[in-house]
Amino acid sequence: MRLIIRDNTTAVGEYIGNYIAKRINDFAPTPEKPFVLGLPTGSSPIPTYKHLIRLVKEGKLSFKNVVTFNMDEYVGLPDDHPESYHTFMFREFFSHIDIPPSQVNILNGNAKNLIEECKSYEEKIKKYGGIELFLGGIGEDGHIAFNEPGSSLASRTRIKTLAYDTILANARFFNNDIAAVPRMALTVGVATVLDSREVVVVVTGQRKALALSKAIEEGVNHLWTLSALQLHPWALIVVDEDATAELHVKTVKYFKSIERVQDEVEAMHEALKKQGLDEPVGSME
Ligand SMILES: O=P(O)(O)OC[C@H]1O[C@](O)(CO)[C@@H](O)[C@@H]1O
Repeated sequence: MRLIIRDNTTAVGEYIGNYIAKRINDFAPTPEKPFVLGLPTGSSPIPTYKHLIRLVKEGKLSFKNVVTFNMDEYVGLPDDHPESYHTFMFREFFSHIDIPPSQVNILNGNAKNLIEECKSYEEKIKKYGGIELFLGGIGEDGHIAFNEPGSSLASRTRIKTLAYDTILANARFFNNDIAAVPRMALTVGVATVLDSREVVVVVTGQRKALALSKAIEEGVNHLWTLSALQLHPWALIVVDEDATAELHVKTVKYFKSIERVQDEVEAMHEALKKQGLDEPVGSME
């Protein structure tokens, strides 16, 4: 696992935006072989979306051959509700880039048969050959997507009851009215995220600091589902300084010190790829 620390949320957004742009451009997606990208909602990815939009507007990136799968959606909130994740994604991202709407996939929290909806979402991901890069967000309780504490680390897309902590945290989007926050959501599972070839997670703000320390400084634990990333061979967490508040000084120093070395390893990997030898060299661990 790599941990990248930047000064503030803007710098985090720029880092992740450039990172995703490079992955998509290197992949050179086509209609027959699109780049499959997993995406989150929440306030944390907004700087990343802003940067990606800028790159598209500058002609440095295109989403024409990108297929997206969002992590989660509330159950029972109309699609056109201002706080539905459908509305969020088009407002903050999709309406500003060149992705054909038919290539956007978001779970339908109003489906008649929610179990079937989750099953077919998993099948659709499989049909595309899996997710190339899953960009994720976390909650204050360390949940990735809406995989609340106690979620199975082998879980797949399914219905989840939201933890009271999450309902409280999300009340800010519903005029601080706790009763207005949906109680349930559809979410990809921990195993769905782990199946992706690469996972990038954005963690910003001091309120996520405890979750970050639990997830990277302690063992794999279903109470902090982000910790499951420790099992992934190609995981990257990008954080701001505020989110490091609960980390040991030596942890921060360690990850800062290896960033330069890892960049060199990546450059070597790129060079080998260009020669047609794309066996992974080194690792993100
Ligand atoms: O970035 P914020 O505003 O803290 O929101 C994070 C939330 O969004 C999600 O990433 C949903 O896509 C959840 O994992 C989390 O609850």
